[in-house]
Amino acid sequence: MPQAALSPFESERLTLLKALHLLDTPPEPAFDRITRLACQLLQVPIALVSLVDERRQWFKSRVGLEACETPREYAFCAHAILQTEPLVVNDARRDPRFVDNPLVTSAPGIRFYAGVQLRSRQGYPLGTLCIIDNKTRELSATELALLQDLAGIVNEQLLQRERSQLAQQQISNAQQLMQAREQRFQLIFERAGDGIALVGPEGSWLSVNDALCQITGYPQQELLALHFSDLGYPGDAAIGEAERQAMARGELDRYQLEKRYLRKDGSLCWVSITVTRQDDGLDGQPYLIVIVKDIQARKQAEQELAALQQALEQRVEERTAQLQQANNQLTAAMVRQQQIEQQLRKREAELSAVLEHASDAYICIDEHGTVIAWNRQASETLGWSPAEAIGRQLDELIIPEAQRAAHRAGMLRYQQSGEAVVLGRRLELAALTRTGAMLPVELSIRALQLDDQLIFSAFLHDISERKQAEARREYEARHDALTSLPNRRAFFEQLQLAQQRVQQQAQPLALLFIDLDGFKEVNDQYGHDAGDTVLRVMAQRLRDVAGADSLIARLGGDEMIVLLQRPGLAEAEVQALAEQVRDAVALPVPLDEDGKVGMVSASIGVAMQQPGEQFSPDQLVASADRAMYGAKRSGKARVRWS
Ligand SMILES: Nc1nc2c(ncn2[C@@H]2O[C@H](COP(=O)(O)OP(=O)(O)OP(=O)(O)O)[C@@H](O)[C@H]2O)c(=O)[nH]1
Repeated sequence: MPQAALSPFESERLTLLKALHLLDTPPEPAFDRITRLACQLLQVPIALVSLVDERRQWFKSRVGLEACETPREYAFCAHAILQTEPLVVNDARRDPRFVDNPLVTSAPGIRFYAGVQLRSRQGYPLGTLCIIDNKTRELSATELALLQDLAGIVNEQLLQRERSQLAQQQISNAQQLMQAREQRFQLIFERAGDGIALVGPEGSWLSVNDALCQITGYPQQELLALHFSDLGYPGDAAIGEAERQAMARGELDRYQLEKRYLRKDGSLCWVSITVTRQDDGLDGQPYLIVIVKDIQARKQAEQELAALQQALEQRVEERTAQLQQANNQLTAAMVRQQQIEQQLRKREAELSAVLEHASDAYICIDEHGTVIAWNRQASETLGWSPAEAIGRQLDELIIPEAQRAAHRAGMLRYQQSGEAVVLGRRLELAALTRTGAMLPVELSIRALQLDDQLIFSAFLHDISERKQAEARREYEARHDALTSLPNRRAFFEQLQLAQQRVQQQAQPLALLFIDLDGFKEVNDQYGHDAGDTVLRVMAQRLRDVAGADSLIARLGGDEMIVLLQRPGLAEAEVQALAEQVRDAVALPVPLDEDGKVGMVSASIGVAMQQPGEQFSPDQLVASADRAMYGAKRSGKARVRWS
């Protein structure tokens, strides 16, 4: 016996069938009327409203059949629900699907079957309205249409059940949804981090959550016993009053404000309160949803921030004042700086003018020895114009060849060690002029470190005249003005040196101490000028006789002395010279154009110092002097040895 296939919507079909709550329910007149009508109108002994579940067909209504259900595998209806057109089996014994069906082969011995599908709103097959006969028969079109109409009535019943079931399901779903929402709301209400409360129109708390209890510090029951306004800090009573009244008049349905709550322990807590008016209360009364957010930390942070900002502003103010002061000082300093710069420029101009017109030559060189300043007097003294001198090496211009190496070494030493022997002192040096002449100059050099540049400045002036005057004074200090012979002072200086040579170079020396005889008489007879003439003539005669290698000096009055020194000087040689001197002195001295002559002679004392003999200058001169007196005493005009 072939089994009927399962519907393509078997799962949905069975779900819906169970949801209708028809299976295994008592008979109902609405269905039974139809099965009775079917039997009567179509002349069949059996009519059924059959519902096919997963294992059986169960009869919601049955006429002519004792069994209330049969297994699904025997069910004709299991085949009928698979097609939308009615299933009509005229003779089951001739239909291969049912020929061996126990319901055919034994009781109730089905021969004829006609079943019309019963469908849900969505078209899922649920069962059939079927008629059965134990005789074969054929169903006319009218009869089939009648069966379909009756099936339509049954189907309408099923659809009503389905709609009712669907409505109940929707209500149930809605209730579940409501419950879920209520639970969700309750959960949110309870677990919310912010305080939430429902407040009645008169200001009584209807419901409060844990967060609000924590914010206010009141247990829930105590809080519920308070009034909405009881929590407000009296000092903030005016805050939100206008909004509250506007909401009471219905002009405002939501407002938000920040104020302080007085907590149960007396402390204050800043809160943000959002009040929303709801007009759809369960009892038709309006109520308020109040969200309370603890903003104490934020307020504290704001206060700290404000304090910080105030402190910062104060700092900025102070700093601005300081900056202003600094700026004023800077401005004053800049004005002062400008004044100083102006003064400096003026001073610089003055200095330049002074330098330019200084009586001293002003020369400036850089650390490489290159001339960078050269004034007018430098040009006049040294011959080079500023244009010629500036940019050239100083040593090439004015330093004599012999001193150039020392000059360069001195500059280098100063740059390396800061040591200088010439700086800050007055130096007398020879400078080279443009013509190549040597010029004695007095020089004063200073080193200056200007920023990162080292310069040397020098003032220099020509000291030729001074040098000449000095030389003249020097000469005059050591020479007799009348005869131009070295004087006593010069003689003793030279004698000292000569005595050293006696010992060091083994050069004997001899002194001829000469005193004129009869000189006073010349003075007395011809006058002092004549005496002067005699003295000058005598000096020249001594020069002529004694020669250039002898020193001839006038000791004073009519006393003169000859110092003779040479290696191997012999007494005879000295004696001969003394006699030559004596003779030269004795020659007449012409005094005028008229033939007037002066006559003098010389008394000469001789002293010698041989190597190894030690005499002081005075001793030696005194020795010669004594010898000279000896000559005088012996009659004058003669030579005597000491
Ligand atoms: N014209 C002149 N007379 C001078 C100068 N210095 C000294 N007398 C004089 O020289 C004389 C030197 O005197 P004395 O040496 O006694 O003269 P004297 O005639 O040579 O005598 P004796 O030496 O004893 O031979 C003095 O009359 C001085 O006044 C001088 O520079 N010019």
